[in-house]
Amino acid sequence: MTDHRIVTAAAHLDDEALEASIRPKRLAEYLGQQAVREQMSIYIEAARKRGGALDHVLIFGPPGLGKTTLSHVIANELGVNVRSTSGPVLERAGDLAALLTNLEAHDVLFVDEIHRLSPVVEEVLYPAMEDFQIDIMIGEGPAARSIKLDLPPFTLIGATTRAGLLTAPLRDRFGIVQRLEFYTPEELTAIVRRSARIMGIACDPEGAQEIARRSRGTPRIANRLLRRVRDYAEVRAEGQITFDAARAAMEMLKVDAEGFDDLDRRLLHTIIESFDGGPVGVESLAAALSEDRGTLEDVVEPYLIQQGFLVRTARGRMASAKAWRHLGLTPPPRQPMAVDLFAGDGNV
Ligand SMILES: Nc1ncnc2c1ncn2[C@@H]1O[C@H](COP(=O)(O)OP(=O)(O)OP(=O)(O)O)[C@@H](O)[C@H]1O
Ligand SMILES: [Mg+2]
Repeated sequence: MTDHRIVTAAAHLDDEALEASIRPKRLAEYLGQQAVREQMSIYIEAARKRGGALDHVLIFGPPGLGKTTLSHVIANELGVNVRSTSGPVLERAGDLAALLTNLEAHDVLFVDEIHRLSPVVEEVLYPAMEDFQIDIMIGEGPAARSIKLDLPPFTLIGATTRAGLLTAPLRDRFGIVQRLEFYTPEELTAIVRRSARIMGIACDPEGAQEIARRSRGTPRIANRLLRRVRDYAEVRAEGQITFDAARAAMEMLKVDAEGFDDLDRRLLHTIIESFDGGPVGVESLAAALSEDRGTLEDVVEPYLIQQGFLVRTARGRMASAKAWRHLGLTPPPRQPMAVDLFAGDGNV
């Protein structure tokens, strides 16, 4: 049921060809994430000057914030090839060995969803990352022996929405760790205007701002809302995305002033009405909403938590006073303190 959410940060609703045309290719086009951009530009330049491979990079953050995009930007800036794969796709050690042995010096190997690597594949990765070597088994049974193969120096870029699920030995092998943050409305406005320009859509600054404000800090959602608002504007507003057109389109899409859709509101309503405001365990919440627990944790909750509508405590989720008010309800007089006991566990 989450599949139809316009504000979902998941990628499956997107038009791939269009996505490719608006996806930034260089660091200068990668808007926002200033600290990450500054650091990466220094590391990239240093690697280029040394004539070596960039250190391995781990990028983590909620869906749609630009992890895949940044990986490709890094490879472009380094002027090297990028090979892409993902944790669940690499089933056997040999799958990874085949990829690694085909790399050229300084290439980037991009592993998406790196928290989902199987333990046997991860074992192969350790010496590959550390010493640019792999051990491969030749033959079977008593005659089997392992031989070491040298690899060209390469850069592994791992991306994950769940840094907390990475094993310690794997995490320790990344020299550079970057956490992507939700974007500010100003940064998203710039992203919407850039995308509109590339797509050849007339978009007023106020129209762009209105789309940005409702995009949950997420470029993927901003670009998707832009496309839907464009449709609306073409039919109802002579193709011009103005403030009014943007607002009317959002109303039609049932995306509210906070960028919440029905599922967000249902989640907050459920905690408040069925569980007296919480705390409620994520499993009970998922069951009450008929939603998948992983979707709630990865896609729905991070933004609600970051914006202070939802609080994660040791005993479960609670709706904050802000959530009650957003739904037009009066918060109970004694709201327990809004402390996120899990803050800082990296499990975003
Ligand atoms: N910094 C940015 N500046 C401009 N556009 C961006 C930026 N980051 C992401 N985008 C846009 O948002 C879209 C989604 O980004 P991307 O696919 O890289 O997210 P992701 O973090 O890899 O998501 P997932 O967790 O689902 O894999 C991209 O296609 C791109 O157009
Ligand atoms: Mg991605």
